[in-house]
Amino acid sequence: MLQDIKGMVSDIIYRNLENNYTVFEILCDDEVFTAVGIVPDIVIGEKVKVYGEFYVHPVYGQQLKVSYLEKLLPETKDEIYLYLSSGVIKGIGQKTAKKIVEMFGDDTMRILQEEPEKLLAVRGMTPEKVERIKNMFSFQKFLKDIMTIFSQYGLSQNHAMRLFKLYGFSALGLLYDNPYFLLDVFPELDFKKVDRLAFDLGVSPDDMRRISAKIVNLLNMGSNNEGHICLPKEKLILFVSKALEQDTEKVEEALDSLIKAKRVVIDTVDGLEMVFLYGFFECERYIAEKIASMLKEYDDILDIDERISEFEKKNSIVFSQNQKKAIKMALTQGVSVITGGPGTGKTTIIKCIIEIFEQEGKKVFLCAPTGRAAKRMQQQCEKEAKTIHRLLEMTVTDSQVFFQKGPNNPLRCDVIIVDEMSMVDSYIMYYLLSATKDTTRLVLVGDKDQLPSVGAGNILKDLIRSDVVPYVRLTEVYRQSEDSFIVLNAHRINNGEFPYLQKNSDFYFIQKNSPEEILKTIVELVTKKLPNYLSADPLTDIQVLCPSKKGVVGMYNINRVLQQYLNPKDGSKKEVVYKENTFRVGDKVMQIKNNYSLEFTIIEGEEKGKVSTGIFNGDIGVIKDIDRAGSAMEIVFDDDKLVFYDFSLLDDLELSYAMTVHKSQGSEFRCIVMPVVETYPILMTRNLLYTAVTRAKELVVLVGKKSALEYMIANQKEAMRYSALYDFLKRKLKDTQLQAL
Ligand SMILES: Nc1ncnc2c1ncn2[C@@H]1O[C@H](COP(=O)(O)OP(=O)(O)OP(=O)(O)O)[C@@H](O)[C@H]1O
Repeated sequence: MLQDIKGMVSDIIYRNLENNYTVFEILCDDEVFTAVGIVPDIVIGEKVKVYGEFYVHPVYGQQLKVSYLEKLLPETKDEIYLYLSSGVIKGIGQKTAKKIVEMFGDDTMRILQEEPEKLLAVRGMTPEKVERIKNMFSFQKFLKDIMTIFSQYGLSQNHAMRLFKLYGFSALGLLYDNPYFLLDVFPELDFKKVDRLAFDLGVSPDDMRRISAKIVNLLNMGSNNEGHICLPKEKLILFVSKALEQDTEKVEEALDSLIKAKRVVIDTVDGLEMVFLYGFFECERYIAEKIASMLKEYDDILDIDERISEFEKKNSIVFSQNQKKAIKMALTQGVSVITGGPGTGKTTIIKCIIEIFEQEGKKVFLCAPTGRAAKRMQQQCEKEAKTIHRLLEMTVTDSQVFFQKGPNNPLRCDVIIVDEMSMVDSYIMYYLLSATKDTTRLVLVGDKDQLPSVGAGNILKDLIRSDVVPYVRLTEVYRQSEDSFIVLNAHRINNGEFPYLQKNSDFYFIQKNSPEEILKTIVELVTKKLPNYLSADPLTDIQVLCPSKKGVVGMYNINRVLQQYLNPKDGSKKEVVYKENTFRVGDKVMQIKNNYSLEFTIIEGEEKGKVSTGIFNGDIGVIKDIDRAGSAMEIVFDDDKLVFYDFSLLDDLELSYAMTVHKSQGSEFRCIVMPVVETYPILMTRNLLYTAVTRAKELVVLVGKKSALEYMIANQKEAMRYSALYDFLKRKLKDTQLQAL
């Protein structure tokens, strides 16, 4: 239940200067309350009114979770003195505060707000200090005014403060002028909330700004939630027209104005008119152009066949014709794509390519889209591999990401090999290419049948589909021991065939019908049977993968239950409750959002002691300690990165005894266990199942209904992703051919 409390800030226990998350105490009628939340700058001694909800924290007891804090001005002489001497105004200490109160008495507050110039009569006051006083009151008034508006529409104080940081006092004017500008600044805001605010401010339903904002909002949502680069014009117009109850002509008019303002672009993709946000259009157009400019044949490496033979002899293998074709292609083409399922020889081919390039004295860089994929590539190729972000020397200033490497400071190498290309999105591909010289060879390796990238775009599939970039598809499977079914079954699933399910093999299925039975079986497997059977650590070696997040066998519930078994509550283990999650020392956790500025220290290996930044979506860690006073926990990510993880970031952290299949992309585990039940059809797809089983190195255990498994294998429907790269590439090739005529 929401409550409000009026009182004085009596202590500030913690404040995160980056995001204003604050833990503080409020004195109210001789009682002290602990309050937490994202609030404006406060100082001890200030009078405040806080709105929020009480909850009982298992360690810290009762706390008020603040959703809105209003600063109250002091009223009595004593209060004014306390307020002024608290340091709230820089440059005014106890002495000056006393002199001010003595001079103006009960009229002090009015003088401060309305006639601050009169303060110059006080000894020690300067015009600069008077200016500061004016600014502080203006800010408080601004915050009060904007929060009066924001709180009515369910918009947060955090957004209000961020708005002030960006636009200062002009924010309110901008808001009155066009409330929809809020969506430009914070695309994550709910359109409906801003729309209601706009309506109350008198914006008419057919206002062009409203219709334009909805168009941009839909394009943003399409890319954030479903990975679309663009949306079909006709569908978009109909949707907006229906959602806002406006004529389609009006929507077209708004679209035209957005085009004129260079906020959106319309282009034809595969014969269909598509609407793009300008940034995404530029990304895909640039990728197509850059790739086209890199597409050339090189003949500088001689005796390729002999070199390949040498590698074969040294490694006691014989490459298939197709594999040789892939190697030759990578050595001679400016851009090439190698795709194939598990065990088809992608890594072996990469090794051969590196060896031959390096024999020629060429500098080769290896990279992959995630930390874990880069680590794996480095281990397998025995050569340094970096994440693409790190290769591009990412830096973060004021929460803005910059890449040191770019067109003016390109990557100085002859060859770049990118692994796990299926996870590369349009945005990062754009930056990688903009830092790549036209004369650098690019070898892109991945499995096109895996789930697509989390970010917008369909890069790997589009490159293949365009038929413009040379590519080889590896189909023959080599990693296949007599008694292993994992790779064999992965390929069977990918071909739409039912997997071989044999008892005592490394791929088995346990039939259970109800979600409750499935959950019980998974718990038994993960906590008892599999650790014994595999001599495995349930935390690091066994991973539960879930198609969905919700439900009895969804990721959230399995995590809660497995935590009770694998890391139960125990008086000696520190823990912190955050929303529905309890995080406890010893828990396995996952970062679920890229945080480019999060600092870590390497605690193992050659780079021990090195400090760097960036913990990414999908990185797994273990909680090592929880520091209540510091409102932070120590987490070791990827076995070697120690992070002091502030409580204010906990929205970005999840338990990871179970994770979604989407989040498991690019990782491998000794054993995976997956519930197979009826859920949303979009999550019961062949490529989701294929992605899940290809994560396992030693054992796959599927628990659930055969009918659900059959459904998944038959369901080839992949979530539709609108992108343009393949079409842009085809067009680029046509243009080049025409020019050559
Ligand atoms: N032509 C070949 N003849 C014999 N063995 C091969 C051949 N090509 C690859 N292999 C072997 O097959 C196994 C799988 O190859 P590799 O690891 O290169 O495949 P991959 O496509 O990278 O697999 P994954 O994607 O699962 O990592 C390796 O043990 C490798 O030595």
